[in-house]
Amino acid sequence: MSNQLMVGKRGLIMGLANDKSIAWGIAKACADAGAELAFSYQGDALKKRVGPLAAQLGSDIVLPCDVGDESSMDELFAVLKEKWGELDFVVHAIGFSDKGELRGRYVDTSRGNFAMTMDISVYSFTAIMQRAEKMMKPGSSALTLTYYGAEQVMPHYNVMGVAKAALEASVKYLAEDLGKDGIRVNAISAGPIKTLAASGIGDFRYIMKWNEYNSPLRRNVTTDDVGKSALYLLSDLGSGVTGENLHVDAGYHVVGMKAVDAPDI
Ligand SMILES: NC(=O)c1ccc[n+]([C@@H]2O[C@H](COP(=O)([O-])OP(=O)(O)OC[C@H]3O[C@@H](n4cnc5c(N)ncnc54)[C@H](O)[C@@H]3O)[C@@H](O)[C@H]2O)c1
Ligand SMILES: Cc1c(CN(C)C(=O)CCc2cnc3c(c2)CCC(=O)N3)oc2ccccc12
Repeated sequence: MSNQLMVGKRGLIMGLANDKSIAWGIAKACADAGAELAFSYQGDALKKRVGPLAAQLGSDIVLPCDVGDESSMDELFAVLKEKWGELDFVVHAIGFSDKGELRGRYVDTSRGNFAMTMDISVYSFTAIMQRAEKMMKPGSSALTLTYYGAEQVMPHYNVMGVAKAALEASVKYLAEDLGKDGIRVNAISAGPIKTLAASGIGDFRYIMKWNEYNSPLRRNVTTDDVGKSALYLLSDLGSGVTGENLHVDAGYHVVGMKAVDAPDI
């Protein structure tokens, strides 16, 4: 379903790993709406996957970036500055923690993993915006991805929940700082999706099943569901929206307690 919402707009997609990534759903939606895209990836291992995906969407700007490395981010934006000059939107679809601490108890979180998780999953969005704002004009926008585990305890999400809570707060402060220059900053809180970042998580299948059973739409969301909502927030359709956290979770977050579907009498 093509549209013209992003014609003439250039955007950077950060966090594409493969065609299951949330970043892929967002990239497809933006390309389908006419956007010109650049991609960043982490580590050589991903380059051979990300390159062909980018080419599928007509992009040949595929650049390395480790958001834990300041010079890596400087280099990424220097290349984009030289190639494009200006940037209309940026998508930050990056989060990471030691998976050994995404099981068991939050109270057992190590200082080292806490710091690393906050650096990669939270501070990196602020660091990216420091560089992106220099290339952005009024009407530009930024989007990051969060999860309901920031708001309510979700078993074993642990330090990632604390990180996402910080990320959601940072979206509001970034929105205030950058709103003066007409730059909007928002988050999408996506329901659980089977991506690389979800693999290796114990009982993820159970989490997906639970969400399917307990969400108002009685289904899990897809990267395409997230892509369509991202297109709204990144395009002029979202011109009056900033500092927002849009739940794309089949409505799961609104349910406190559900009636047990009454058996047929
Ligand atoms: N999958 C879900 O259930 C779900 C739900 C809500 C929110 N999210 C969030 O969505 C975002 C995208 O995750 P995904 O589920 O698409 O998984 P994914 O594994 O496809 O994407 C995560 C990306 O983060 C990148 N990354 C990790 N450390 C990095 C670093 N130091 N520098 C640069 N990139 C780095 C990885 O390379 C990968 O491309 C994450 O922020 C995640 O927390 C995921
Ligand atoms: C949902 C859900 C997710 C998906 N999600 C919302 C996420 O934000 C992914 C978080 C994540 C961050 N770092 C890593 C991993 C996942 C696994 C692989 C790895 O090495 N590190 O992760 C969970 C972990 C525990 C419980 C639920 C979930």
